[in-house]
Amino acid sequence: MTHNINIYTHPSSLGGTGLFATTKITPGQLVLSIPEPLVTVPDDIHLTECCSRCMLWRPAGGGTSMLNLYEDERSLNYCTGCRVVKYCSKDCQRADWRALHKVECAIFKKLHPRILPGSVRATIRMLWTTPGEAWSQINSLESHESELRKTDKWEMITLMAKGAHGYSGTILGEKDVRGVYARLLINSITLVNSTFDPIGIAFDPLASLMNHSCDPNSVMVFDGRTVSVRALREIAKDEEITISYIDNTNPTSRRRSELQGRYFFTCSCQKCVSPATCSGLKEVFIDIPGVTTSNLEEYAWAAISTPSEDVLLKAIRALHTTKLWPLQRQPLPLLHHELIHSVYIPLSKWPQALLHSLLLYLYVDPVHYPQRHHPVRVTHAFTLVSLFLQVSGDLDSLERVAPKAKGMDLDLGKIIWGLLCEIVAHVALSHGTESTFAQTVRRKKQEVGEDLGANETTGVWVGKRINDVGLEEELVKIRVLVDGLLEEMKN
Ligand SMILES: C[S@@+](CC[C@H](N)C(=O)[O-])C[C@H]1O[C@@H](n2cnc3c(N)ncnc32)[C@H](O)[C@@H]1O
Repeated sequence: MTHNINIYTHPSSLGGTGLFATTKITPGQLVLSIPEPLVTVPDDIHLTECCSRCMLWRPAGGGTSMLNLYEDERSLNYCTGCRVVKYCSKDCQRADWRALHKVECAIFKKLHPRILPGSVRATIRMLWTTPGEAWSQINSLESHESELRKTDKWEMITLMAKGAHGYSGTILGEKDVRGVYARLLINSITLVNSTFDPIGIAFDPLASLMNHSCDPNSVMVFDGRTVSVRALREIAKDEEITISYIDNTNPTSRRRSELQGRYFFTCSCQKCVSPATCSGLKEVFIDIPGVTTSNLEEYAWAAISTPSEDVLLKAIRALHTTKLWPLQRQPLPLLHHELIHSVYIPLSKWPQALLHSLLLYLYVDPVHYPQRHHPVRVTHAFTLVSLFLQVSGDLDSLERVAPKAKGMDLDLGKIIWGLLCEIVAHVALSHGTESTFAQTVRRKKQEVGEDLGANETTGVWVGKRINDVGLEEELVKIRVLVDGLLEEMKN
């Protein structure tokens, strides 16, 4: 089932078939919405943290929910049959049982405590739930089987497809199932939560037709299992709809190898054809054994997968020490992001999380996501508000981490209210007015408005229009704190 389709399919100059605009589409407008993609499954890590039907995400121990991003009371319960998948409600459990789980449950139970990998679970779902008429559409999608055969992935693909073939009991032959598995690998979409962290795998034959650009005109947003595609900028009638398959904030060489390695093509978008150059780094002393200017980048990328404050800070400091590593060049922003989300927030180190988030908000996001309504930028701004709210009751804690905050007379109420006004102004275009995220944002604004309104000093901001709040002048002050952090990191 699809909604608001402003698109048609047509051969693409980029490769194979693509989706094109039937009419002019304005920035933030919905291009396409698929409430029920053909397949959605939680990935292996998130199998116990997601409802297997609606993909509601409930991280173990709270995770970023400590930021009050997810306010409803629903919790997840195991399917009592297999004790492998979880659901948020009886309705979700019943719907999933009818759709497929009645068959899956016995297999999962037999294998327990082992679980089938997400790609195999997704293939089995595809084999069971795809309506007959959709197969021609799926079979016409790129599978890159001949290229895959030449890679070291082929052995694993053969093994996984064999598993999917055996467990599904399909009437298709093993070779055909391998074709389905290969198409899933090339055409599946990473399902993300509302903070854009990957939590699952989604596949839908229509959404899969979108080709890639590192400078895309659209972006994909998930609300549970609903996939929406929204315009980042104006799209002309008959222009091809493009999204980015990968993190397009990465440097060109990394994007190239990711696209070639996973999707077997070389992107020829403007960003790839005339890449921004990064001048060579001068030899500087890096106080980490074995790390020199020439292997610094590799060292920093490797640090991302180690969620330890010590490792991440060491890598961040090493990049800053060069004094020539642009703040926006990956992996520096990613390291700051990891530090916030994998270390500071889980440890409730709010002032530290706030300072690093401010650094990204002020210096990185406007460059990585130039559109104010870019969903990642809006989501980051909301995380920032949540961190300000955590710190607002204990300004001393901020002063301990950022001594320059002393005597600054910061008006956190003004900043929180200003940011919330800004987010509410953009959320309709970034996520859609009726999205769960937009509802959470509006609820938070109302709650904060009531709190601020009850206080004589802070109450003055409530009711003011966004341009009259004075957010900018307060951000100028707070920029000094971020500059202090940067100075400290460089020395
Ligand atoms: C998800 S599919 C997109 C739909 C595809 N065009 C089709 O007809 O099946 C991904 C594949 O499309 C092709 N593709 C996507 N974006 C491309 C681009 N910018 N340049 C060249 N080929 C692209 C590649 O073959 C890639 O593996």
